[in-house]
Amino acid sequence: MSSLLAKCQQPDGQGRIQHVTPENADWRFVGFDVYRLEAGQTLQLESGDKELCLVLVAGIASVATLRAEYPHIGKRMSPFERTPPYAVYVPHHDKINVRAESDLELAVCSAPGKGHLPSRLITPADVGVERRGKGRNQRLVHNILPDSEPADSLLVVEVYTDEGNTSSYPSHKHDQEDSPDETYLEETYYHRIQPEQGFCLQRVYTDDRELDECMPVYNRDVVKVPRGYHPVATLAGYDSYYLNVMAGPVRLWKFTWEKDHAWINSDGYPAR
Ligand SMILES: O=C(O)C[C@@H](O)[C@H](O)C(=O)CO
Repeated sequence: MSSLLAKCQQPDGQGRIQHVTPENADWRFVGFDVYRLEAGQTLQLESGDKELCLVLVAGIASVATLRAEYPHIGKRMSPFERTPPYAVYVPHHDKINVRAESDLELAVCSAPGKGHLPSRLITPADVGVERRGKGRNQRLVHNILPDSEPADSLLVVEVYTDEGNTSSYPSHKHDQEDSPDETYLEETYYHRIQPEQGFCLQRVYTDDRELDECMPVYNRDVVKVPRGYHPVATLAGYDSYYLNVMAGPVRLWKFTWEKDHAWINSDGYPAR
């Protein structure tokens, strides 16, 4: 199995089913955890030297930080309701208490924190909704924490791809540290599939094919993208949702299309 694929685990004592750290991913910036809590369960977290973005993938929760309370937030009970989520931004050196008010699927996105931002609630109304692409490359995007909103390192976005379509496509990459045209951003994909026995395919590859992996991705798996292109393709009968976390030394999403496939963005597609 590819080292870029983190299979969904049985919940540990805290309800954690995914645990990606800079150490176990062998990179520098992005961390990503997912917890599944039953109604009434609580979870205590400390941000340490990271900033966090808690995304309520599904369910209702009350969240408290050292200086703020966000009681009874959340609305959608499944990401496939396709409404933007509630999220909470938490700066470094904070403490968080989460109480699940219903069954809860909570993503904890993390990256180096350094600033002086207060914690804040991100409501569905704060989330930018965007439709991208055409033909079989259409997708729905929820910009939860884009580079136009304040944070130290984190970028967070969720994407819907209907059955038989592609997304994160035409292939693009963001792995250059010094380029003015492209930024270095590590990225995680937390995949959900509906119906949940399905799968999608994700390829991660570089121009020289030094890295070239194509993975079958099942419900609640994570794909790590340390570099290279990273398109996703869905199969008939199965819709896809994924939550992306990106971070790097510069908090800017600038990417380069793979030349061979950039025409998918042009008037030449769809060609009938
Ligand atoms: O537009 C999409 O299909 C989503 C991607 O841009 C995804 O968020 C990503 O790859 C970010 O680099």
